[in-house]
Amino acid sequence: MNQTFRVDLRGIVDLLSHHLYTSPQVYLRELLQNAVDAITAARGADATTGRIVLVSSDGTGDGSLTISDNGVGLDEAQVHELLATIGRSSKRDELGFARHEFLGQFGIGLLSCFMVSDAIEVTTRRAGEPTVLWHGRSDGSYSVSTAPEGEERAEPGTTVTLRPRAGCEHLLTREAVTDLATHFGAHLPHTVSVDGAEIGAGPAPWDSPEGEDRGERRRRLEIYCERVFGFTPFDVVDLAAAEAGLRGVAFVLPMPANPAVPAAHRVYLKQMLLSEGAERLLPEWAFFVRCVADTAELRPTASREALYEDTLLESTRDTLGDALRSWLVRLARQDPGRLRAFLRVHHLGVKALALHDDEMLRLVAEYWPMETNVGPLTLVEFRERYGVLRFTPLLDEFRQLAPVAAAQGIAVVNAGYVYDCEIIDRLVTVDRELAAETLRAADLTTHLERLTAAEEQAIAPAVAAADQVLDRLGCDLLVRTFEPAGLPALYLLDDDTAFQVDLREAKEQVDDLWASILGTFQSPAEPRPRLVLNHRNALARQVLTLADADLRATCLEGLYVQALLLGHHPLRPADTAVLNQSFLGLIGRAVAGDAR
Ligand SMILES: Nc1ncnc2c1ncn2[C@@H]1O[C@H](COP(=O)(O)OP(=O)(O)OP(=O)(O)O)[C@@H](O)[C@H]1O
Repeated sequence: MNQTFRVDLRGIVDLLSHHLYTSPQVYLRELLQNAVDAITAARGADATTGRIVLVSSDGTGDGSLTISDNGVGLDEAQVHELLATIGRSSKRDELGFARHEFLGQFGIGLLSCFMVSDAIEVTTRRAGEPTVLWHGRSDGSYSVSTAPEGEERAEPGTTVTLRPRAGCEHLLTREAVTDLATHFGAHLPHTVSVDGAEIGAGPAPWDSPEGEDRGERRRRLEIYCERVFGFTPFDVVDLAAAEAGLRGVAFVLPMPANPAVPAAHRVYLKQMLLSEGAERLLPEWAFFVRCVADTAELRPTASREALYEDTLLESTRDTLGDALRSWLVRLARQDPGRLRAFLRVHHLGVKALALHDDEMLRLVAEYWPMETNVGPLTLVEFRERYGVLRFTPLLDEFRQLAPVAAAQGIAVVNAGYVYDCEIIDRLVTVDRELAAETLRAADLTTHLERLTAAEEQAIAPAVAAADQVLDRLGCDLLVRTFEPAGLPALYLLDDDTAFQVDLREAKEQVDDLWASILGTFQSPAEPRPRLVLNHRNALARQVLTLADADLRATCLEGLYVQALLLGHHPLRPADTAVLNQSFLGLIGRAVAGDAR
């Protein structure tokens, strides 16, 4: 035996209010939307002769709210089919697809009124038909009748009346209805009024009213951005995507944005507010803008609070991304100073983009000043001056090597910040003539001058003794001659050595099982960090040849810790102990010397 599904309306309303819509306030959006669609059905999508008249509970005086439109209206058969059938919509084509001229499509919007009211009354008239009254209740029952004489509508259209359920009265007052109607419908092309007062917020941001010059438009948009997004934009970029019937404006943030937080945009659907937090309208890398846009073709989700992810949204995202990219390129050409100012704030976004986009790569190379040991230089400037792009991939390494390399006339770029290494790598792939090389701590030792054989022989015993002191600290000793002469010692630790040192320390602290697992990573040669004493530095030479072995050890330890600190290396507990010991030891010696 065939049966039909039965629907528990209360259950459905509960589902909508708790799981689909974010707040009961959306009831007004759904009513406005139905009125707009009814006007479109009657007068065409470009009509501006629509009238939507809202009378709040303050206006009716009996606690109810009414919303009337001069749209298409319904006849009795349609009332049964459309108003009283959940999921049935007149806004789909024969195949069931949403017809793009309408806002609604799912056939559930009217139910949102049950979030604020126990009953919905509709008085509707289609041209040439009698006025029909429909009374729907939240228990799932409804009644339909023909309007008695004297209660017919004068013109085609529809009036919906809601009486608030207990606790929802505040949502139907003049203040609330004016706020909500302005929020959702301020940019509709129809006349919308609440209790006789027309709402409207001036021209929509994406419009350019006749007679408004560029300066005026810019000022208007800045004020809009301040009011709606809360910041004065660094710049304003017009957006358009014909395939999505989209027009909009992107506002460039004057302050850095967190790339991890998706940018929320304000999206209108056929000039009615869809969402203030639409996230996927622009590409992820465009986290430096907030935008407002109106679209005729993109589809909303059923909650009508976000955009539906489909191929149209994807291609729209690409088109809008192109518009932002062109703006950047234009800025570089027309106003490089401003582009630099922009990059100072948003370099992370642009660098992320440069990893996939040649034009952005060129822009970063040309305009973004990188930190180098010879002052800030763009990669293009660096290449012009030094030929090879020599860089350190780690920030700590740069700090450590920069002064020494500079003193030896070796220019090096700090590529230790996010994306810098990848950008240099990509530059090399894109431009085959460009040479780039990494400067490593180990490379620098080969640039440090060796002593003459006679000098080496003369200090050999002293070096052997000093070696023992440093061995206790897990460090090797080298004596070399290098600039700057003022620097007594240099602590060199390359990537691999740092890893091995960490491993060795971890092994010492864990149990046998872990120690043997960690041991498999340890390289047999056990590379160790190196302290390079500068033979050109008088103090370093004196320390090395001190006759007093205790004083020599204390001084060497002092030089070791100073080199660690200069290179911004973290101090292990053993290093802190050495710091205390050598510092206090030297003060003790100095005080004792003075007392004598
Ligand atoms: N003011 C109105 N004038 C004429 N017809 C209306 C009006 N309001 C609702 N209707 C009819 O009732 C149907 C159901 O409306 P409802 O708001 O539930 O869904 P919808 O607008 O079709 O889709 P959605 O759930 O996406 O909003 C509509 O498709 C429309 O045919």
